[in-house]
Amino acid sequence: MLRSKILNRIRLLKPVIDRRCMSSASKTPLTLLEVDDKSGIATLSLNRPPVNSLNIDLMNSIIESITEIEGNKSRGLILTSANDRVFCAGLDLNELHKPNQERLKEFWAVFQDVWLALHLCSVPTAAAINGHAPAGGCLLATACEYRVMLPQMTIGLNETQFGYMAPKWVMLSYLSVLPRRLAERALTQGKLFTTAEALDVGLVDEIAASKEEALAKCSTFIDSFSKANPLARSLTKKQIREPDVQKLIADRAGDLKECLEYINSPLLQDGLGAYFEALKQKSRSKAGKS
Ligand SMILES: CCCCCCCC/C=C\CC(=O)SCCNC(=O)CCNC(=O)[C@H](O)C(C)(C)COP(=O)(O)OP(=O)(O)OC[C@H]1O[C@@H](n2cnc3c(N)ncnc32)[C@H](O)[C@@H]1OP(=O)(O)O
Repeated sequence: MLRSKILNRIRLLKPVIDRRCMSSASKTPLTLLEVDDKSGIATLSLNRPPVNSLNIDLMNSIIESITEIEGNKSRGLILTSANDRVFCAGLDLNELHKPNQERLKEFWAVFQDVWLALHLCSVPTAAAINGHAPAGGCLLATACEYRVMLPQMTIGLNETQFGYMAPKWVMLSYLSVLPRRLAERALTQGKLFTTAEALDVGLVDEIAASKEEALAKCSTFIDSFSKANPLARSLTKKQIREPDVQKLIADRAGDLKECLEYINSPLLQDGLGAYFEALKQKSRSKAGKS
């Protein structure tokens, strides 16, 4: 107990670069966690090249970092990307296309967990969206309490574009920031909003010209709670988010079953295969041009 208190104190005093969850291919850390010694604000950077797509390891690393941030008494959490073009490309399509069934079950459970961990994080959370944030990337951002985005990026739950219906709890994240009518239209269209459109509809709270400015704006948001009692603040947040969270917690197994059936259906597998192939083709022709 005493040891962990001392360790936590040291973590607050010194910026911490955390290297616990490594990418197996490159042995680089999948998330970077840095705690500012002056402000006590933790910055969690997604670091899985090329596009921070969410596989099991990256999601576990995010969950571990959130647990650590809550344990070391950081004053707030800023979620951002180590990549200057992509915040997060959403779920790793390699995990969804022709999946191993046992791994798919684990993958989906960790996906539920990462949303719960971020959605219920006890400290103030903000996303500095310094790149594109489609699908699961948008979900991570909307689970935070505040969003600041760089210009000329895109964000949205675009699942219908590649043949998926977002699960209810994913839709709830959208409904927590967008008016119902707009959320319904955007979800059914699979719309990706530009930064300017996202600000216009309230999907993001501010635009920043650079990553530094986005981080500073997120810090200002976190500082806005300086007069609130941290425990009372955290309990209030949890109370307000409780109904959405309960919709998932009450039926995690049902959500898993539904998702497995859905993902394994030939129609979805075919659609996903074609979508993934088009992405790869785009990437190949980009590489050919450069
Ligand atoms: C009840 C059933 C429910 C079913 C599921 C619902 C779940 C709801 C929640 C979330 C779903 C998802 O998140 S699914 C993932 C959706 N993601 C996307 O549609 C994004 C796809 N990617 C892009 O649009 C672009 O890559 C980008 C805008 C993010 C970046 O563009 P950029 O030009 O910088 O990079 P490239 O396109 O050249 O890509 C580089 C490289 O990365 C590969 N890539 C991209 N996205 C993914 C991904 N999501 N998973 C795996 N791999 C991805 C891409 O193929 C390129 O690879 P190669 O160079 O090897 O070809």
